[in-house]
Amino acid sequence: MKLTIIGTGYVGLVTGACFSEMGSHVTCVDIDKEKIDNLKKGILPIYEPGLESIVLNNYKEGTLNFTTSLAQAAKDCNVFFIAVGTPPGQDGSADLQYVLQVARQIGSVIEDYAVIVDKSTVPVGTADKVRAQVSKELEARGAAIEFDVVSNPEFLKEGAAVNDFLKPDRIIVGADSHRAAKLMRRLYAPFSRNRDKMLFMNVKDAEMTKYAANSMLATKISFMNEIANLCERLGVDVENVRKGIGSDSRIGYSFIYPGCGYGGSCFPKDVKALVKTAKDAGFVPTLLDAVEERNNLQKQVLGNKVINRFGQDLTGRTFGIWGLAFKPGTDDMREASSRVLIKALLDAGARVNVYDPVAMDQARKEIPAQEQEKICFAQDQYSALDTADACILVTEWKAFRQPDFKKMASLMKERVIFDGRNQYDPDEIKEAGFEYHGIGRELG
Ligand SMILES: NC(=O)C1=CN([C@@H]2O[C@H](COP(=O)(O)OP(=O)(O)OC[C@H]3O[C@@H](n4cnc5c(N)ncnc54)[C@H](O)[C@@H]3O)[C@@H](O)[C@H]2O)C=CC1
Ligand SMILES: O=C(O)[C@H]1O[C@H](OP(=O)(O)OP(=O)(O)OC[C@H]2O[C@@H](n3ccc(=O)[nH]c3=O)[C@H](O)[C@@H]2O)[C@H](O)[C@@H](O)[C@@H]1O
Repeated sequence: MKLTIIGTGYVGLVTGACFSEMGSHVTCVDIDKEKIDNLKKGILPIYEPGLESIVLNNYKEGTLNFTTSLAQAAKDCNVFFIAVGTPPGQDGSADLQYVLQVARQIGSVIEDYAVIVDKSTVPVGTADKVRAQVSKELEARGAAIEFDVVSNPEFLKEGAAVNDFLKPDRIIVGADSHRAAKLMRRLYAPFSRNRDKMLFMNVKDAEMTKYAANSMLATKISFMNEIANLCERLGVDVENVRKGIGSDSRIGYSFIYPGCGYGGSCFPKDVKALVKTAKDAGFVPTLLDAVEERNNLQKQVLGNKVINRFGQDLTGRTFGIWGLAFKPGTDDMREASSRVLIKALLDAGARVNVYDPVAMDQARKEIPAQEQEKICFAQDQYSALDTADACILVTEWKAFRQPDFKKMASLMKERVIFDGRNQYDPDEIKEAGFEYHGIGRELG
């Protein structure tokens, strides 16, 4: 099948690459010329395990192409995926300007029946808005072309995007027409043996399913962070509590890891957008408001712990930060907890050394220049600890899991570890001669 994917970011590129890998002929479109030029040279805009080889092979085979011209991609194509960003607007709602702009562009180029697939995360009712924009363009052209708008939200996780896309738990398709549903069934057949992973529903149900899924996962995390903070005050180790509740199959182990808050481009923005949708509908989303508030507070926990330990004024102190990305396996720093921690430490007068296995370039682009003056971008994880008063683990990369404590001790001014992801065994850390501070486990 021939597909056009509009927006070549995390979702668009992974979607395009994986469909081409499964036998479709895909053209990825983006307005960012540099991104497209680089992709043609084999340079990928993101770090995502397994993606590079799929992109390079399929580009070489001619089954995956890149262009800035939607008109060129649209020739003989009748499936269009919209995979552009839906960032939070000032009031928290999803900003639909890019989605609706693409809808107009699609309306201006289609020549025959088309299925327009919303892959971007969009609020309930967006497909109707997309339909209206396409219709308006077609009317302006005087073209009587039939089309359907389908909702097909994406559930991939950064750092595991290719695997998630190739082996999805489920494929949600919201389609209000039989014709569009049939086409989507055919398109996804290679990803869903016996098609048992495909769930068909109406468009609005599918749009809501995406927000409900992300909000549920964010709720699990905020719930666990709340429990962790309480455990800390009661002299309880939250890690035992986590294992104790996770073993109940009704609860499960996933997404109940306490930490220094959830980040990334999606949970924060999608919870905000659902809150706004609820309020617009005259409904007070008590739980979702609390999920967001807990997360904002949780991002401050590490900074507060450092200040409790070293005092309000951190002038003359240096802290080594391990991990900048919002989670391991990605160089994405959007809404990362590291950003909140770095600012808090700098505001209190400290200097910080930072190290991340893959997000260093991204950090140089994203951290404001005035903050960078007081930041040392270290060559490796150990040089980040040179004369440091403490090591603060923010992102649980594998490389940080079993550090060389002797080497750390020889480099650091004080032997203190703040473990923002409860990666370490406190007893082992203490045996190595370090003071340990975790999340929800400040044991005596
Ligand atoms: N990043 C993730 O892990 C996931 C993201 N999503 C959702 O997917 C959507 C896209 O997210 P990302 O891929 O992370 O965004 P992104 O920011 O990485 O990529 C969006 C791309 O769209 C391009 N673009 C904007 N306007 C365009 C236009 N008129 N024509 C062509 N290209 C255009 C931009 O230049 C950019 O390259 C969002 O709604 C997001 O919530 C859903 C699941 C996972
Ligand atoms: O809509 C999206 O964009 C995506 O959002 C999340 O994926 P992602 O943001 O890539 O990463 P996650 O692995 O979900 O982690 C999000 C954040 O939660 C934190 N987290 C996760 C799990 C946990 O138990 N505790 C916890 O603090 C992570 O450290 C990270 O900061 C969802 O997991 C995907 O299914 C969804 O498609």
